[in-house]
Amino acid sequence: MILFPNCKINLGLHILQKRADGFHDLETVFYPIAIQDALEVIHGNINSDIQFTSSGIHLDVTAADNICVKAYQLLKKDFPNLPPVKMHLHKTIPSGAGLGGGSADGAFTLLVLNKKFNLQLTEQQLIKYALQLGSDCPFFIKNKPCYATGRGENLESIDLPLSNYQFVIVNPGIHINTGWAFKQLNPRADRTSIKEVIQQPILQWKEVLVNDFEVPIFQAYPEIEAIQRTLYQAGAVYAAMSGSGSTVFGIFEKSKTPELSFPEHYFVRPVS
Ligand SMILES: C[C@@](CO)(OP(=O)(O)O)[C@H](O)COP(=O)(O)OP(=O)(O)OC[C@H]1O[C@@H](n2ccc(N)nc2=O)[C@H](O)[C@@H]1O
Ligand SMILES: Nc1ncnc2c1ncn2[C@@H]1O[C@H](COP(=O)(O)OP(=O)(O)O)[C@@H](O)[C@H]1O
Repeated sequence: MILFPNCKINLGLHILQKRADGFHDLETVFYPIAIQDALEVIHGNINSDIQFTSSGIHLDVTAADNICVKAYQLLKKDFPNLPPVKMHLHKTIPSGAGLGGGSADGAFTLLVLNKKFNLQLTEQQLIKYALQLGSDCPFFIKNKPCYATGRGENLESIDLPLSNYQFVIVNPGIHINTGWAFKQLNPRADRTSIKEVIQQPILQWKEVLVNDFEVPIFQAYPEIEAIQRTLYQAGAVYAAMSGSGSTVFGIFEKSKTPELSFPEHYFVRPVS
């Protein structure tokens, strides 16, 4: 069975408060983006639970620490009869990029194992397992535009009128550590909710829709802020950083193809 885990962007991101468990409560709108890894799962060898290989973009983790392996082991604890598998991941989504690519791989592993081995887990049960893998993982179980709260596990589908727009995704190859990024913030819970803000016309988002990570990350990495400037100069109706960075996306009218020039090593993808 082969699946294609996609990535996400955050349309607005408020960090509301630090919690007793060390995580932060946040609110955001998750929006799926069609840049994909490829994940194949087939029956494995009875001598080992899981054989994992990967190709494509090199990751800074061993096979044992890959989130796909962790997802298999998480289910194996509760389903001891889960058959052995061989898993191959081809990685094209930039990692540590605010695109949730690793989280998508983890969530899709849960989905594929549930389907292939008929575990009969419901969406809510899968979301609970996904949250044990990472805060961004539950979204990928739904994988539709969602307003999210908590750590990202309370998910409400929303309609966004974006069919006349295209996205350009730009990653400068800077790896941001999410835990470090959270430590740079001063949480605030006293603002108009993103759920309300996102209902305003897209042409107003530039003034009202904020990602809290932009201030500290733009300060530490001016080249990331420069991407946002370039996207606005090229005619973006909205441009912002996704998650804790370093990816910046621009939203453009579909009828206007933007002319963009970035350094050669940047990852630049138009997505409609
Ligand atoms: C900021 C967001 C916004 O969508 O995305 P990314 O930029 O990572 O894609 C997410 O909340 C990131 O989720 P994820 O990348 O899964 O983070 P996790 O593995 O759960 O946590 C990594 C570390 O970030 C901090 N963390 C994460 C989520 C959260 N709600 N509060 C936190 O304080 C914790 O220090 C934690 O140890
Ligand atoms: N399959 C995977 N793909 C990407 N990163 C992974 C994977 N498995 C584990 N990781 C770890 O997760 C970290 C960041 O994950 P990722 O979701 O790509 O970043 P972000 O949350 O910033 O979008 C990586 O630096 C890596 O150490």
